[in-house]
Amino acid sequence: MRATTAVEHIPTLNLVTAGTVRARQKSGEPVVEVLSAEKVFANGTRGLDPIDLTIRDGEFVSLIGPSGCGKSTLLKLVAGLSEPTDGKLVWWRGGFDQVGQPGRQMSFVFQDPTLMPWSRVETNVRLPLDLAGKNTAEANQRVDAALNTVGLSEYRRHFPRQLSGGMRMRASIARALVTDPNLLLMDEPFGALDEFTRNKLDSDLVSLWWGKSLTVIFVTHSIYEAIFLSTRIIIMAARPGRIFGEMIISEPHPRDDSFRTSQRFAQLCRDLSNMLTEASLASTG
Ligand SMILES: Nc1ncnc2c1ncn2[C@@H]1O[C@H](COP(=O)(O)OP(=O)(O)OP(=O)(O)O)[C@@H](O)[C@H]1O
Repeated sequence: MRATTAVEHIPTLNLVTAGTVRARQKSGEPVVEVLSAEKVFANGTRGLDPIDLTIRDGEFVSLIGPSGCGKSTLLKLVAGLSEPTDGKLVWWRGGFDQVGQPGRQMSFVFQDPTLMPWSRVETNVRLPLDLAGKNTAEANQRVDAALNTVGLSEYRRHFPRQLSGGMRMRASIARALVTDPNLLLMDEPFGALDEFTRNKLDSDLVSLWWGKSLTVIFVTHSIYEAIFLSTRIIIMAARPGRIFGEMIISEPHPRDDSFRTSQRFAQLCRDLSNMLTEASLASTG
């Protein structure tokens, strides 16, 4: 039997319509502190020069920079998937054991949705809860809520092959949300999607962040995406990977399509583009 692919249908995140859901208070407390952390790989490659960076509660921080500047390496340090060669990281003012404590959940969304092809959407979304041994009643409620948030409730019995690329990414986001994270790490999650779908998911993500009191660290190559989403953009340079500069995007939230077409947006894109050109020159010089 041929699988149905729902390419035309792009559901909407059900979480926030401007003005209907109030954002929880964001404390501005440090969530992650990167303290002179550097990374030298086993083969001698210097992935990151010492990095100092504090991410505060409620921020949406994007990492952008030329290929090889260490964006993913930095994100992996924050995720605890890799350890710094020198320096250290602090999570919620403590060690990595703080992660997973109440109010201190962390989730990761990769560029590839990495869904299990043999399992239905709802089973994929439930996976982190199964691994954590959560009881079925609570797990069911959380899966329902996560699927509803990403607009996939009616596709819960579908297999990944029956979904469009954007919907697969929504399923991946639902799987990250099912543990009710406070810190969401995203490594170029929408890079493989067409521009229309990407814009839609960006709009939904910014609503999600705004409504759920999330702190987000987001890796991207897209100037437009970084400007649209972020409260702060970290610009990195390569060889070795390092922080080159930062830009604060103070445009108020929630942001919508009118921001994308505004003069202000165009100006911010030009400014970021100029900084990236400088970062690229510093990377090859
Ligand atoms: N496991 C590894 N072993 C050796 N070198 C590595 C390893 N992982 C990354 N590197 C190197 O560290 C540097 C930073 O890589 P990283 O993947 O973090 O960059 P990036 O900014 O995410 O790149 P891109 O934008 O192309 O995804 C690069 O020079 C890369 O080749």
